[in-house]
Amino acid sequence: MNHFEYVDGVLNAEGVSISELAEQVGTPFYCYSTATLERHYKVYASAFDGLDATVCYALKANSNQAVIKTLAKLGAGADVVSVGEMRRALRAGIAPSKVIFSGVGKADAEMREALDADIAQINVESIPELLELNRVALDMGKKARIALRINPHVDAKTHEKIATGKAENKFGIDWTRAIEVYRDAAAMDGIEVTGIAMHIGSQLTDLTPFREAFTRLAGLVEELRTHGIEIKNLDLGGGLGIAYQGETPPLPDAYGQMVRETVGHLGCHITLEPGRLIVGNAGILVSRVMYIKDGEAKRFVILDAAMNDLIRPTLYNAYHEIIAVSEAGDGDKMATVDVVGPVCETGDTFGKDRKLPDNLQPGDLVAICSAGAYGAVMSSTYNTRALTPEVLVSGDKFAVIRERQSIDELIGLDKIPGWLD
Ligand SMILES: Cc1ncc(COP(=O)(O)O)c(C=O)c1O
Ligand SMILES: N[C@@H](CCCC[NH3+])C(=O)O
Repeated sequence: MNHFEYVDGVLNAEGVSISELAEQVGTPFYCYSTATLERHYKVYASAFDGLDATVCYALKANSNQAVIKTLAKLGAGADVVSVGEMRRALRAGIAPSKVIFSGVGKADAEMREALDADIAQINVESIPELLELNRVALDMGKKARIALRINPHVDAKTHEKIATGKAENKFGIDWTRAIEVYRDAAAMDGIEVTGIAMHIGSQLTDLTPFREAFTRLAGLVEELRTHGIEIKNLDLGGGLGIAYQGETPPLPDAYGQMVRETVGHLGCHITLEPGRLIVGNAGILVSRVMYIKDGEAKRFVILDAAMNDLIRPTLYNAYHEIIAVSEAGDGDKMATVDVVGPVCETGDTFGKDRKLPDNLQPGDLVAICSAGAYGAVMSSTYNTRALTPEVLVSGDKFAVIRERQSIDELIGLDKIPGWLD
C-alpha cells in the first residue's frame, strides 16, 4: 500500500493534500509519511523474527529528530557516525545500549563522549584508530566495547561512490589481516572485543554480494574462535536497496533468510543497520514550477528546488521519479522536459527527458519521489539558498519538523573580522 496517492486528482501524503501543505508551509519542502516509515520498519524487523537481532537504524539516511523518534517508538536502535548523530539518537530517546558508533575516523572527543554515554559498541576501522581508542579508554579508566569493521573485498555491484567493501575503498580493515588485528585488540587493556562488523555498500539490488561477504564473515568468526576470541555481536551493516526506477531489490524476508543461511549457525547476536530502505520511499521533495522555458533543443521546467536541496541526481546521476501534484487526466497530452533547479550549475538537473503534463504552468507543484533518504541530510546552502523545511504527516495531521531557515540566519553565521570594519 502506498501512502502517497492521488485523491480527487491531487497527490496526498496519507490524509493530507500536498497542495494544501504547500499553501501552508511554502515551497520547496520535504514531506515524510509516518505510516510508510512504520510499515518499512516493521516489515524489515519482522524478517529477523526468531533471531536474536537488533535493528539499528542508520541515522545518516535521515536524522530528523521526529523521524528517529517515530522509529525509536517501534524499538529501533541507532547506527551513528559522528558525535552529532549520537546526540541526536540519545535525544530522540534511543537507549545507549542500542547505539552503535561506526565511521572511518572518530576524534578523541567523540570517543570520550561515546564511552561516557556507555553506548553498546564502537566499530573501529583501522589499526591507528584502535590504538587511539585504547589510549583514550585507559585514560578514562574504562574498557571500550568494540567491533572491528572488516573489509571483505567484495564488489557490492552498486554505484562506485557508494561501494564500501572493495580493497580499494577506504572502509574497514582488510579481511586478510583481521585475525592478526583481533589478536592485538584482545591484548589491549582498554579494549573489550565484542563484535565484528561489515557494510559492503548501499543500494544493493542483489543478494549475491551480501551472501559472499557474510559467508566470509562467518568463516572469520569461526577462525577467531579457534584463537580463543569469542564474537558476541555480528553487525551486518545496511545496504539493501529500494526501487527508484522499477528496480526489484530482494524483499527483506529474502534478505533475512540469507542472513539465517550464512550466519544463523554461529549463535551470535545480530545487528542490522538499514537506512535507505526505511526512509527512502517514505519521503518526497515538493517543489513549485517557477518557469517553463522552451529552448531550441529542450523544454526546461525550472523549479524552486535545486541541487542544494537534493544532491543525489547531481552527485550520482541518481534517478528520482518526478510527478505532477495535480494528476494528469487520461487524455492529457504529455511533454518531454528536463526538470532543473535555478542554481548556476549545469548539473543542477533533477531529471532529463521526463514526461510531465504539456499544460504544466508556473505555480504548479511537482513531487520528486523517493527523496526520504540522503535528501535533507545532504542538503547545503549553496548559492545562499536557505535549508528547506521538513514536514511529517501522520493520518490527517501534519507537523513542520524542521523550520525553514531564514536567509538572515544563514548570513548571520558569517563574521567580519575587525580589520574590515
Ligand atoms: C556503516 C554503515 N551502516 C549502514 C549504512 C546504511 O546504509 P543504507 O542506507 O544503504 O541501508 C551505511 C551507509 O551506507 C553505513 O556506512
Ligand atoms: N549518500 C548515498 C548513500 C551513502 C551511504 C553512506 N554509507 C546516497 O544518496 O545514495
